[in-house]
Amino acid sequence: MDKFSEYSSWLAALMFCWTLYRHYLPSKIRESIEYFSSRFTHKFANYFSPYLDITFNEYTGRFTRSEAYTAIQNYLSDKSSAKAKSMNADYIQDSKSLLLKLGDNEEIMDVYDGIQVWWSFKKEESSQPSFSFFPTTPEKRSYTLVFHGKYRKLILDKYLPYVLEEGESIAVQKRRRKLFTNNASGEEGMWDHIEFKHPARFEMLAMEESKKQMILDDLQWFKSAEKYYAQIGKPWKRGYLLYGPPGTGKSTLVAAMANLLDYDIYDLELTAVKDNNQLRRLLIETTCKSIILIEDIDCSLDLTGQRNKKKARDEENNDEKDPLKSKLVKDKVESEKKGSDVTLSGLLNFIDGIWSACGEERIIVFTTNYMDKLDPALVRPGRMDVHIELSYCRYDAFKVLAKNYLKLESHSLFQPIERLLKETNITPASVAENLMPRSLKTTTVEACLRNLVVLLEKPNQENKLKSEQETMLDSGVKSTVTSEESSKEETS
Ligand SMILES: Nc1ncnc2c1ncn2[C@@H]1O[C@H](COP(=O)(O)OP(=O)(O)OP(=O)(O)O)[C@@H](O)[C@H]1O
Ligand SMILES: [Mg+2]
Repeated sequence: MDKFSEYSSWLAALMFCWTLYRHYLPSKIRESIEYFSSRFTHKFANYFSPYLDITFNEYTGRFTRSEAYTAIQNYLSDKSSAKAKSMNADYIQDSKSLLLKLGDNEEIMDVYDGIQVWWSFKKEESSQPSFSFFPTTPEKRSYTLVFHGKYRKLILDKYLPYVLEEGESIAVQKRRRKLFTNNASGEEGMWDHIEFKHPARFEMLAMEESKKQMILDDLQWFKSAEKYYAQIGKPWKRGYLLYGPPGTGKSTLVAAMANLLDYDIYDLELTAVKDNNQLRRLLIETTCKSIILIEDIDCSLDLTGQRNKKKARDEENNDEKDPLKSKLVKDKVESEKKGSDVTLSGLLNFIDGIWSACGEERIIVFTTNYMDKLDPALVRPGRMDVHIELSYCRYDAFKVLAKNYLKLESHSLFQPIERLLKETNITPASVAENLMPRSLKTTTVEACLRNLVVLLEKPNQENKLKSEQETMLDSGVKSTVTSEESSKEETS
């Protein structure tokens, strides 16, 4: 009984001290005591524990999200869906999929090479002040990996690289590619985007086989040429100039290139860019592994720059005597000014100036219908690495289209079509249009091909008719001339 009363008085004294500690000790001192005691107990426990842990924080700097954290998140997302009991789900707009994440303080076990490791997720309230000039993240998130110390080397050398690689490849599989365009306001968030879903593939492109193979080889070489570019001291980028009449497949080729390389496309509308400064900012905002496309470069801007402006000024001076003409020239210069102040030198800087090296693995593509309208500086050797002419549909290209559109490798009408395609300039777009069954009358393969033959014969017949008319006219003129001459002779 004595012992019991002794314990009770000790307990009462302890309770008294605890109440004093909780209620009367200043909170700052209390927090410090708790912090140091928890550190001590943690260290003490760690000293005897054979387990090690590694923590991966979401942010490595104020604004830089850790790539390792993202890769681990993707890796564990797959594992969590099978193993974890508590999960958080996020809807990912880009990939239109659910991202399952470990729940707060949830832990899952992973097995690698027969070894067990444990991953846990932790979320803490950020200690940063609520008011800040800089954007702050409200929570501090991290993943912690725990494993036995005797596997330290294996985990660091093999398991972690494996997790990061798996996580990255999951991200690539889930990634939806994007088609960006510069918004007209040109302000904050300079690029708008939608999902890029063009189905074009190289096999479907109607062009000479050798040319297609050359482009394929070039793109595949470029994708794997990181070291080569570093070795020769050039930024890892390549310029393509695609030229040819409308409807020959320039835009389709760009889509096929993006699909082949798995790149995003930045479709840059130059007329919506205010000036060279904005052009540079747009360039900085583009990501790696992308195609920057400027379509119809010949009509985008007055890219002969100062040269044309000087010409306009000269014209203006010459036409001062003619007020109407001088007003027209003035209006032209004014409207050009209003639209965009991007100059040729700004564009050349964009292609291969010092700023163009701010991203890696990028392809810049220009398309034009009129190669001869471009400024020589833009097409000089070395500026755009590859010049590709897309031209009218010949037999090689037709066979690709027939296979695509009609699932046809040979047909008795192929021979006349081959002969006609040698004589007629017709775009792949027109051929493709005629190979598509449009009505009940043209549902059969035969009908489609016959339609095409008629279309191809048309210009030939027209030409034949024209030349017949011309020869008739010629002979008519000649006969009148000879009759006039003979009548002259008669009168004389
Ligand atoms: N070489 C080609 N191979 C396969 N399809 C083609 C080819 N050329 C044109 N087409 C078909 O014609 C359509 C128009 O082609 P596309 O827009 O690529 O031509 P373009 O050269 O970019 O024309 P533009 O100069 O007017 O921009 C495409 O949707 C495609 O179906
Ligand atoms: Mg086009």
